[in-house]
Amino acid sequence: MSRHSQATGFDIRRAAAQRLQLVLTGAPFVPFQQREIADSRDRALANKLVTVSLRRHGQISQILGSVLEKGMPKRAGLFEAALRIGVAQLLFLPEMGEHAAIHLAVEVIKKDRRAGRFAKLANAALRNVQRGFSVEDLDPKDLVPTWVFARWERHYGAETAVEMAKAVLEPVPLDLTGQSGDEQSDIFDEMGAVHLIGASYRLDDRDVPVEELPGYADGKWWVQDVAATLPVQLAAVTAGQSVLDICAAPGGKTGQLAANGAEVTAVDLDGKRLERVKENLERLKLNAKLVEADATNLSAEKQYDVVVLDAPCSATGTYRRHPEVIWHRREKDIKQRAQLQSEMLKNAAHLVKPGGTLVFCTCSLEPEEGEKQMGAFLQSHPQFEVRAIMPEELEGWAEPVIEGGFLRTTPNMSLPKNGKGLDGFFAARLQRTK
Ligand SMILES: C[S@@+](CC[C@H](N)C(=O)[O-])C[C@H]1O[C@@H](n2cnc3c(N)ncnc32)[C@H](O)[C@@H]1O
Repeated sequence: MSRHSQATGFDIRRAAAQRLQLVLTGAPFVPFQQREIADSRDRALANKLVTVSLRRHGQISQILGSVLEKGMPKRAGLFEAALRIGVAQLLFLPEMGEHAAIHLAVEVIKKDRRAGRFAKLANAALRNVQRGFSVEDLDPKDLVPTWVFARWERHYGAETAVEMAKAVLEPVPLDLTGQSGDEQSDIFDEMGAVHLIGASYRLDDRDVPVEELPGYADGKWWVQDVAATLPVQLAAVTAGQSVLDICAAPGGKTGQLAANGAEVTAVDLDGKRLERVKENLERLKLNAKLVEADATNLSAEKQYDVVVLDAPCSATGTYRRHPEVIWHRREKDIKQRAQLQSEMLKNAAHLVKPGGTLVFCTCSLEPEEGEKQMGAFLQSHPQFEVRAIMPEELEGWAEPVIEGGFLRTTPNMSLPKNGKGLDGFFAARLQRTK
């Protein structure tokens, strides 16, 4: 696409289909940047077409399953992605014009070397969608994979599972964590962000890139979903305490810990991701010792007052921000990641001083990576006990405090004061008694 002139409707659909195709083959969705589509309105439109296609992925799959009698043609280039973009526009972005939705999707398919021979099929399928489907008839359960919905239904109940699935359709705001200080709230007021809880603020709308918001260059805040701030808030670290932050990159929790004045050692397996932690800390003018190491095999030479383990997980709690994540997962991933977390926990346990605190958290909605994981850990580690989380520590917010004294946020929750929606997170706070 031209980098300077305004793009045509065709260019935008083709770029959107190409980007969606990458995601369909397993890549994460990376929104278009200014260097790729220069005009901000064109760029916003292309990003919207892809994100709506991804948020409605399961519903669009159901629809295509019923209009393509012989199934999705194989080795058909951009066919599937362009068709999905067409359905997304037709049903979910009707203000952009139904005729254009069909015409442009068919044009993209016609001009694609491999997809071209299926242009008539695409035209017929889209006309059937136009005639036969309306948004109200679609099943919210289809917003997430069937196996995911079945698990949520079992664990959270049918009504909550539907609300959780529907959270994927909510707009995703920008959450910012501020460093302490009075002048902070002035900065957030200036950009129109509201206070959520602790040091977390929310900006619902913005028309400039993150880097151009007030206070970014001075390192006054960083981007972090409000749910991700809660585990460290609950660790209540004080100045001078020694803290080991395991699985630290890109460093949201490292920033919180260092901003509290703790002596932080941040560990991650991925050197490139640790580079990001370094850059973030430099901008924030905060310090931490960075260590590239495997959390299943950490040396226990030293013990810490507080150990935070934000373990790799299925990340099903982040599907509002990254709707493709949940479609890229397989049910067996949950067992595998739970196994890895259990090894990391075993290793982390040795690194907590007697009397010290261990915080374990994941951005997963699956009990194996939360409640069940903790149940098994406590059974095999009698030297640890739960230090129950209290609503008072969350400004009176009782909803995420669950049986066992753990924290569980789900994406459909509303925050106590301002703001609806947050990532799904699990956190447990344990104390080493001996
Ligand atoms: C959920 S992210 C951590 C987010 C981070 N704590 C934050 O607040 O910004 C999980 C991290 O675990 C790291 N990781 C995965 N396997 C690991 C291992 N075996 N040892 C150490 N780190 C690992 C990944 O590189 C990734 O950065």
